[in-house]
Parts: sequence; C-alpha cells; structure tokens
Amino acid sequence: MKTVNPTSTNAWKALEAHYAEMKNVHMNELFSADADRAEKFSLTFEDIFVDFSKNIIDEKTFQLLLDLAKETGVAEGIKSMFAGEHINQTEDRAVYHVALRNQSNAPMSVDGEDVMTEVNHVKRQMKEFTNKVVSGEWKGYTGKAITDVVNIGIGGSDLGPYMVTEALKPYKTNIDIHFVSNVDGTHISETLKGLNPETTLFIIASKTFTTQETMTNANSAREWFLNAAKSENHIMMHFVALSTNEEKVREFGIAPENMFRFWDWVGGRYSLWSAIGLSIACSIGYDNYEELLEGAHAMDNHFKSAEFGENLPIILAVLGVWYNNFFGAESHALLPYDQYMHRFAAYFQQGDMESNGKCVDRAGNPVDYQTGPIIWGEPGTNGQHAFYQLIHQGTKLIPADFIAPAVSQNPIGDHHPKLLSNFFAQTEALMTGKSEETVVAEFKAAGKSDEEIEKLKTFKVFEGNRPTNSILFKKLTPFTLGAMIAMYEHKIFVQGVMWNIFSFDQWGVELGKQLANKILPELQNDDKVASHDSSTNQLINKYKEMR
Ligand SMILES: O=P(O)(O)OC[C@H]1O[C@@H](O)[C@@H](O)[C@@H](O)[C@@H]1O
Repeated sequence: MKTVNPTSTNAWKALEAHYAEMKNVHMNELFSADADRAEKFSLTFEDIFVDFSKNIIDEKTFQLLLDLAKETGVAEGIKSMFAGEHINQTEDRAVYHVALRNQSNAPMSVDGEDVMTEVNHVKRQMKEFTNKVVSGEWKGYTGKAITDVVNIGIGGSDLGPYMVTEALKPYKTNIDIHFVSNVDGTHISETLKGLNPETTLFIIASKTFTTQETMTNANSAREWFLNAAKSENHIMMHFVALSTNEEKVREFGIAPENMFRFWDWVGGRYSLWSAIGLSIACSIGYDNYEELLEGAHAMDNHFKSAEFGENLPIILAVLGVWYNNFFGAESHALLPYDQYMHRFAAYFQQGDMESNGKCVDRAGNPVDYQTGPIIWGEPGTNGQHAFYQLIHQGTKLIPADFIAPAVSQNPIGDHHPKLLSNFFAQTEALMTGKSEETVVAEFKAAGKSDEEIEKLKTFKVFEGNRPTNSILFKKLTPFTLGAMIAMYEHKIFVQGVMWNIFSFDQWGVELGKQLANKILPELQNDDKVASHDSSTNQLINKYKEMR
C-alpha cells in the first residue's frame, strides 16, 4: 500500500480552506437552503437506511472529503485487502477476514494459495459441532446433554462473540452462553456458580493460546471441572479450543479433533467470523451464524464495488475524518437505540481504538495530525439521562451515530414508539438547538418576569449544530447485524488508510503485558521492592502491606 501523508494532498489543503468557510455554518441554514438535502445525503443498503444529512457538510465538503479518500489511496487499499496482500506490514500478514465470510466461495488467496478450502473445512467442523451440541447429541461425561457453554477468551476472542450473542438473543437456542474474560477471579467464580460440570462445555478462545488472562481462566475452569469429573479422560467432552496455535492447544490437553483452527491473517478484533464465532453458532444456531456471515459478505461486496459517494463505509469514514481532523473532535459516540445492542460500543472500542490508535505513519515517522478517535457510547435512552447533557451543551464536539431498528423484537405496549421518538427527537434537537428568542418566548408564555428571564435565559439556549448520523434498519436480524458490523469494520479500515497508519497491528498492548510479567513474581513474596520508579515501588509495597 502506498504511503501518502494526508496533509500533503490537494484535497487536504482544499479542505483546510473550506473548513474556514464551514466552521461557522449552522446546519439549520444548510437545510433551509436545500429542500432535497435529506434525500441527497441518505443511502439505503438492504434493510439499512443511513441518513447522514445532519452533518456540517455541503456538496463541496462531501466532494472534497471523497477526493481526500481518493488521493490517500483508499481504492488501492481496498484492492490490496481483497487481494490478500500483506497489508499488515509490521507483522507481515495479510488481512483477510473478508475471506471468512466469502459466501460466494469465489477463490481467495493469500501468498498464492486459495484459502477457501480450509475456511470451508473449519466451517463444516463448526456446523457439525454446533448441531451436535444444540441437538443434545454431544454428551458430557455422565451422558447428559450440554446445557451451558462458557467461552473463555479476551479482547477479540471475547468482545465480538459477546456483543453478537447479546444482540441476537431473540434467536437463541436451548444452550445458555456465558463469557469469561477478566483475569479477576470474580469473573470465572461468579460464572461457574450455578453451573453443572456434567452439562457445561468450555470453549477456550485464543488466537495465540498464550494470553495470560485466558490461560489462567482456562486452567481454573479445568480444575473446577476435574474436581467433579475426576478423570482427565473426560476433558475431551467438555473442552474445545479455537486457536491458530496447535502446539499450545495440545499442551493444554485439548484433543486435535476438538480444535477449531484459524489463521494468522485473521486479526483478533476481526475474528468473530472465524472459528472464534463458535460460541455465536452454539448460541443462535449454525444457520443463523451463516446469516450473519451473509450480511457481512453483502456489505463486503458493497464496499468493494460502490462508488465512493455511495459507499457506506467510505462515507462514514470521511465524515469521521472531517470532524477528527478539521473540527478537532476527539471522540465519536455510538448510540444504539436497541437494548440488545448494549455491547455494540464496547465492541467497537476495541475495533476502532486498537486499530487506529497509532501515532506513527506507514513510513515509520511520527504523524503530525490526529488519528483514531475515542469511541464510546451506551444504549439510548439510558445515555440521555447520563451524558447527553455534555453532547447538547458541553464545550466538546461529539459526532454521534444513532442506530435503531424500526421493528422491535419485543413489541409490548408503546415502548418502541417511545424509544424511537427519543431517537428522532435527540437527533433533531442536537441539530436545530434552541435559540435565545425561543427560550425568551417560552418564558414569557409561562408568565416569567423580565428579571427572571434575563437571569436564566442563557442556560436554556442550545446552540445545536451537533452532527449525527442516523442508521435506521428494519429489524435486528443476523443478516443486518452482520452487515452493520462489516460496515463499521470497513469504516475503520478506510480511516486507517486515510491517516496513513497500519490498522491491523496492536503493538500498544504489549508494554503493559511485559511489565506485568516482570511484576508478578515480585508479588509472590513479602520483600519490599525497590526496582521501579518511586510511585510504582510505593504502590507495590502498599499492596503487600494491605493484603
Ligand atoms: O486471542 P488472543 O491471542 O488470546 O488475544 C486476545 C487479545 O489480546 C490483546 O492483547 C490484543 O492483542 C487483542 O487484539 C487480542 O484480541
């Protein structure tokens, strides 16, 4: 992939000049000036409708942003990814999660070798396993069917499956699914309470099979199981592994036939489409898991082929760049108005921040512009009663995506219209705001004195002009969820290309791990430590005193 400093492009320079014109423009004016604006800045993909008209852009902005995507090599980047090139250069790996959901089965190769045979082989293995577990054919060591599956993994080996199984709960099979990620003993202890070793199956999910948290939890699970089952021969009925590391899986005592493989070209945070999705398949059934892949595949095809101006991931990406690099926005909120999507923001915190939280460009030089934003969010309407105050009236610009289904999976009473009325009202309020004149008029109508009005009016004014994307979809089906996840994945990729950074490594997570490995043995005795800085020494010694 070519290395282009985005700030050196013509589009960037033009955008800087254009920003000076746009920074004081209010979206209200843009809407008044153009009756077709909403329609012009909206797109439909399958059951997903995206209205991005409530952004501080005009047609020129949009064009310049797309030009920036062109000049920074987004088209070439997309080609390189789909061609299986080693675009993860610092690890010398391809980035090929798109092959995992290549439902068309057209050949896709890495280093000259078609990967589809292996991909399909593992999928068949997943299907067989899932069907056996769900149907009750897979028996535990006392001959009973499995009732509970515990996925033990962290980061990419946890967040995706957890988010998806929560989002697709209405499709749940008879299997109850649990997730253990934190090395805090509380997580596994609380999860195992109430579970029966005879009917519990553990999925040990780890790309490397060396991650401290996962291996610690896996060993504790093994101990808990053996405490009841007694014989190690029973492990094979209750432990399976999802990994790229066959040797470590064998060392742990999991039989090769109970290992579901994936490959180094699957990034951890892009791995729910691989064997890492086994907990999803057990939770929603294999056919629904395939539907999830279908949705992602449909989005892949859209991403690969749609013109930039009609390409959802590209549009979301360039809008993000506009706020991040020109308006100085530091964060981006994901606000699903769907309780089932309560882990969506948490999932894309890893997806986005681990991918684009980088300060060195693809040539190895420090960047002198902003890269990945802080991603955060909570489901509506909870967020409204917590942090929306700051979005409406704070000093920070927070672009936000509002995401909601038109059809609720739980259509009781008037809950859903109420939920959606909040979605529509919030995006409207964030854009239109409330002028001083309106505030004064309201006060007057309520019979307030001039003195009171003077004292209070500024507090009640809403500037508005807060940008939002509205993503409205018909229903949260596996297909639609798959498409939306892929949409955001590709958005992140496009932004990484535009910022000229490597989105598929994560060196930033290593230093803390290394230091923790050094500190751990120091915690295993009562000696005072003096090998660190004075604050770290003090903390460790305090801990030793307090424990
Ligand atoms: O799947 P394993 O290898 O256990 O890794 C789990 C997670 O580890 C973290 O340190 C990151 O590198 C993540 O990208 C990864 O998903």
